[in-house]
Amino acid sequence: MLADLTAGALVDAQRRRETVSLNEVERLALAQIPALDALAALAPSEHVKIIAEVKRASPSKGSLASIVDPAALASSYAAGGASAISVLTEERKFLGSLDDLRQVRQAVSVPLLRKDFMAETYQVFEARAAGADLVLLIVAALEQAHMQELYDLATQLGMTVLVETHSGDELERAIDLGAQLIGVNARNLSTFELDRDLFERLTDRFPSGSIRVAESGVRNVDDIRHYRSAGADVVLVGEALVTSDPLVTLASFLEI
Ligand SMILES: O=C(O)c1ccccc1NCC(=O)[C@H](O)[C@H](O)COP(=O)(O)O
Repeated sequence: MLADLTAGALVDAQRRRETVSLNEVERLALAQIPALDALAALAPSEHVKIIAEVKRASPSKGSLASIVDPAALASSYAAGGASAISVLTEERKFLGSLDDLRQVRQAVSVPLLRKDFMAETYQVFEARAAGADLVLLIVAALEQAHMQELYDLATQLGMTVLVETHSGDELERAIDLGAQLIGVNARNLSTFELDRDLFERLTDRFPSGSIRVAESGVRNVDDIRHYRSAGADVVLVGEALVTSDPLVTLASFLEI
């Protein structure tokens, strides 16, 4: 499934490239105002920090929420205290788009993550051109040398990279990249199985000074408490926010 998602994202990027060339998207990326400092926004603090996700649908659950106005949802996330906002831009299974990211950029001034299946430099330039401050690199989807190339490009463009892992070996590969913001996704992206204890098993292996992000599977405040007590500095939440009143839900999460 992860290979299919990545292949689909690349086909869509190729389609966009026929309208906006690599040279042009690079020019647009370099013309942006500097990216926001996501490492500062997500730095460890006395309370857990939340990356709140704009998520309409997913391969594991199908449709989750209609989200006709992603900018309005993102504004309520920012007003509710989210430290960063994740926007799913994958079109086929998540029903997202780069246009969602652009709209959200106009509405909020917290750091924005382009959440997609990134495998090409073109997509990294696109992310910055659309106003992203962070991009996601999924270790399981990328060969190490290529992942390093994408990582280096993103950082040269002033962006922060959230490097996503799902095992101890993948965490080692994230560390080898020099990653400072490292996520453990509880969801196996091939089987969709959730393992909410995986973060806890890996937490001691994070390098000192890195920011620890627990991703996926949050149903309620007890799951936030569970990740926090296991050492998460940041928790990335999608479904639980888009299927509830986000302001009320965020307020309960941010008390932890
Ligand atoms: O959400 C999925 O079903 C999914 C399936 C395959 C690849 C990626 C997938 N989700 C992307 C994410 O990482 C999540 O949207 C994000 O971590 C939030 O998860 P949740 O809070 O469980 O909605």
